[in-house]
Amino acid sequence: MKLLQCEVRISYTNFNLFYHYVSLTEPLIGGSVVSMGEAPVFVVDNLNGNFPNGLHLKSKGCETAIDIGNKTYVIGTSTESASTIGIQIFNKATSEWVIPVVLGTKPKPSKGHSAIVLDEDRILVIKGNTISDDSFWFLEVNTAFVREQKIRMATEVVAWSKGVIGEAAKPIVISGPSGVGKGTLISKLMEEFPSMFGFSVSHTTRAPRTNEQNGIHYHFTERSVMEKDIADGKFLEYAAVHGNLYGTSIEAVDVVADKGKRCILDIDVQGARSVRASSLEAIFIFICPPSFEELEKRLRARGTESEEQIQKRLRNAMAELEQRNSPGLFDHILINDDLDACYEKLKKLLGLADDVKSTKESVLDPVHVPLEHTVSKTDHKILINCGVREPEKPAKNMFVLDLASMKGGAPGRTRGLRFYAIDPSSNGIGAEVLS
Ligand SMILES: Nc1ncnc2c1ncn2[C@@H]1O[C@H](COP(=O)(O)OP(=O)(O)OP(=O)(O)O)[C@@H](O)[C@H]1O
Ligand SMILES: Nc1nc2c(ncn2[C@@H]2O[C@H](COP(=O)(O)O)[C@@H](O)[C@H]2O)c(=O)[nH]1
Repeated sequence: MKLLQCEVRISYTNFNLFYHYVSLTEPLIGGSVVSMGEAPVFVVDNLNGNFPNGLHLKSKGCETAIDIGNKTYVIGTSTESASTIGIQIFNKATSEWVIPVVLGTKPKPSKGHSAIVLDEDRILVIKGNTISDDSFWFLEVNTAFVREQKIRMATEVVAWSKGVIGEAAKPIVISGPSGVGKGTLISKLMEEFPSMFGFSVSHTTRAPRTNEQNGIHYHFTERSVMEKDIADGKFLEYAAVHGNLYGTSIEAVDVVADKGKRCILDIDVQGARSVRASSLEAIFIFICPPSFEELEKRLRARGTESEEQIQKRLRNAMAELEQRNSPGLFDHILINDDLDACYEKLKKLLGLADDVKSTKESVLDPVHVPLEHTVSKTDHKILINCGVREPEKPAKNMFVLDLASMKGGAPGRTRGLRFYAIDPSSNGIGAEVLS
């Protein structure tokens, strides 16, 4: 077993790091583990001459510095009033500081955090003094998504992805021509399983219909605003549909995952294709009308579109229907003839038997991760030591964060984490699961 255990205290004077290794059987791969004992004060004013373009970085909060390749990622809350944990990058090759574009939902600051390199692509940040469902965050610095965004934006980019403990079920993408009944089926699912599913509220530039509420059915937005947000990398996918812009923001998906619910996306085929190409692992379902005539009948009966819009939507439906058998795009095709029959089939393929009225797929007891902790890494396991165990007390002070089944990542959550307490007196990490 490759057990790496170390502790790094940071003394930030002239950017000198003082590393104190408690025990180290193998050098860390370009990384550092930071103890939470004393919140380090990081003063980078002393880095004379490293501020091109007059850039001066001032930091006095709790920060950690992590090396990957020739870059040092400084992760931390630079001011007390900061609403999220900030990122600064020091490029050792050019001796320059860079403030990267930071994508994804950013973690709110806690009183302190530890950080450890997982591989060349990501850093695990553990927020101290938090409950475990807000403790684990991944800072992606070179994943496929981040590399893509770096090219697209021609600048330095990093992305946050929140860690989710447990086997959160995959999001569901529902696609199909306008008027086929996607919204109707989704409403039925949300009504029957309100605590299991959450709807990804899309952005659109189309005008609201009379019964539609902003923030519930859509985020209705101006084209220029949406285009800027797209350029800023805030969208998981977007497409021009029937003459308007529609898109799923990363936040829309994250908001649902944060509630512990399974996300449902109602998007067109172009959007489904983009999500398929992204790192969001989902189930893709195409809803098909029993006939083209029936589709037209439903669109007209809904009475929400002008004749011109109906014609446009029907033309686009032809193309969408042709793509339903596109190799590798949809996992399931459902024909929505009789609504109730189709709904039953949908439930069946989602593994929802008649008697399931579940509230949550897996409820794990949240654990308090204290401010004071040290972390070490062995293979896929992160050992979190939360202090000295008191005799006579079955204190759970050693925890394992198991990343072996980790899935997903930015844009979106990193799912499939296992988190459990271990008894250090037993024979080896993870030998005895206490919770
Ligand atoms: N199986 C069905 N049989 C008859 N009518 C249906 C059926 N399913 C849905 N409808 C009706 O068809 C109309 C269109 O349905 P819905 O609005 O759910 O379609 P949609 O696919 O979400 O459309 P859009 O993509 O434009 O949002 C609605 O009036 C709905 O009540
Ligand atoms: N690519 C995306 N398509 C979306 C999104 N939200 C909705 N849609 C699709 O647009 C059409 C028209 O919807 P309507 O509400 O104007 O009738 C429909 O097929 C939806 O599936 C999105 O975020 N991205």
